[in-house]
Amino acid sequence: MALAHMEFRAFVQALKDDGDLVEINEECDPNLEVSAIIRKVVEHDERAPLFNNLKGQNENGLWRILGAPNSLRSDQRHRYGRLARHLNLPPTSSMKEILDKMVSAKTVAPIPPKIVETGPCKEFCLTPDQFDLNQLPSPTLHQADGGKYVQTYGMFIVRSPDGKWTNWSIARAMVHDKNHLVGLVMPPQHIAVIHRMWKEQGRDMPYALAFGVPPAAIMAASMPLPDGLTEAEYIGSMVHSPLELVKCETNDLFVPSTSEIVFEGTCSVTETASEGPFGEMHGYVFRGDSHSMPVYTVNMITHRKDPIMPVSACGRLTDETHTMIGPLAAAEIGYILKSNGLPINEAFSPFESQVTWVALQVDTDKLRAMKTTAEAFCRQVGDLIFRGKPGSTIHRLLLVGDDIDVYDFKEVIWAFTTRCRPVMDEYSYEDVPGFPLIPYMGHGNGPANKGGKLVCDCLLPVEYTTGKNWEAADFKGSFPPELQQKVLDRWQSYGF
Ligand SMILES: O=C(O)/C=C/c1c(F)c(F)c(F)c(F)c1F
Repeated sequence: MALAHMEFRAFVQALKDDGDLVEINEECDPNLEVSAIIRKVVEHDERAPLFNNLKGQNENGLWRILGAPNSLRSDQRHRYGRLARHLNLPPTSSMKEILDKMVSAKTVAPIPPKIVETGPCKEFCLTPDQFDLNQLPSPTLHQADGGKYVQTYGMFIVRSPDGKWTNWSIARAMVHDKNHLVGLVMPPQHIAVIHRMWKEQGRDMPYALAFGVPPAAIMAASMPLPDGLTEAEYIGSMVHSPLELVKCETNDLFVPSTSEIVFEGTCSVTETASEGPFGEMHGYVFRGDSHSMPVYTVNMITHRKDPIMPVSACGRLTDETHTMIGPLAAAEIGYILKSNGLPINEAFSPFESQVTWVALQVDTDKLRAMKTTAEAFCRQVGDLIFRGKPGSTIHRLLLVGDDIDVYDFKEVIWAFTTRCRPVMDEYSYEDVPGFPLIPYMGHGNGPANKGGKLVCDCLLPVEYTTGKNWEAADFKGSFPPELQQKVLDRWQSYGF
């Protein structure tokens, strides 16, 4: 068996070996019971549930479900262990080490994927007369959802009509009927950009939807990488080995050869159906919140024996939409700012902001050397980020000083509440694309798709000119180091 980051089944084994898996062998109902268990798991950072026995499973085990594939562990020393296992990093890795690994591929030569003749994903092959998506264990994730969201952690593979750009991404989709899905295709997502290219040619868009792909691939697929970049090469360079891909049966797209399950077909550029409502990443299901979205025809299902369908039952903290979308957007945002010569050390999206904020740690020595003003600097940051795709889901950028650890929300919120004067130190953006899924946007007072963004300057004026002129009134900031050490050494003998 391959390594965990290169084969989903090896990843599940790695979770088991880590004691991070609960195998549930009693029959569970994919209609809400499975998701209720997953929700309780992710709201308490519990071990990942593997449902081996589901109502509707067929004679070849199609399919089992792994819930909470990339959520958090309760043991603080291994908090991001599941994310680390996606990337072949030690389970004790910090979020910084995980995000640095994701960005590392940008500066090494891409390693093209390796095409193989066949693979485990081809063990079984079903034509439409041999399956019914409503009979298979397609899960209903929230009682108010508009359908069975079978696709929450699979990877869509689509390619531009000229064949030059293959895009891998996660985009949700629900069962429409026995062999059709309807999925959210929303600009500025690349799947929407490529769908429009096919629409302009009046041709339905071929797609593949691969479930249980190499974990490193699903991480890259969740990162807002530049237009035109082919994820397969990016992943190759990230893990320093070529991904093995195999050709689909019914179109010319390629899927990871060890995928657990593959749906193949075409996405209509004319036919739409009602999609949603859905319990979304900000924690709400709005009744009646459905929209016309493209219909996907499933022309074939191929799969491994007893295949495992990964499911992200998203909503309130903390699930894959928080551990992946926010932090990976932050990583891309940090990379863009550094590449443009701005003095940014770190970038992170705090879970407590429901990943709508990104906190940016500024190198204030370099900032002072810029001899800039707060307004000029904040506008420079906002213009670079809020007018680009990687910032599309982020509505607040917080600029904080070198003394603030952006991965620690207690630090971030202390700086925000004490150093950023409301209104005067905030720079608004009303003329940029907004993220309609945030409730104050899609269900708020203003336009759903435009504006509502701020750059919040949490740097005090002295940090732009002569540097910090304060000491933190806390243990580390207000006592000589030798006294701190004496207190730490004697802590137990004091009686604590
Ligand atoms: O369905 C959900 O809960 C989230 C959908 C979603 C997303 F997570 C993103 F990161 C996007 F950029 C986006 F456009 C989306 F529509």
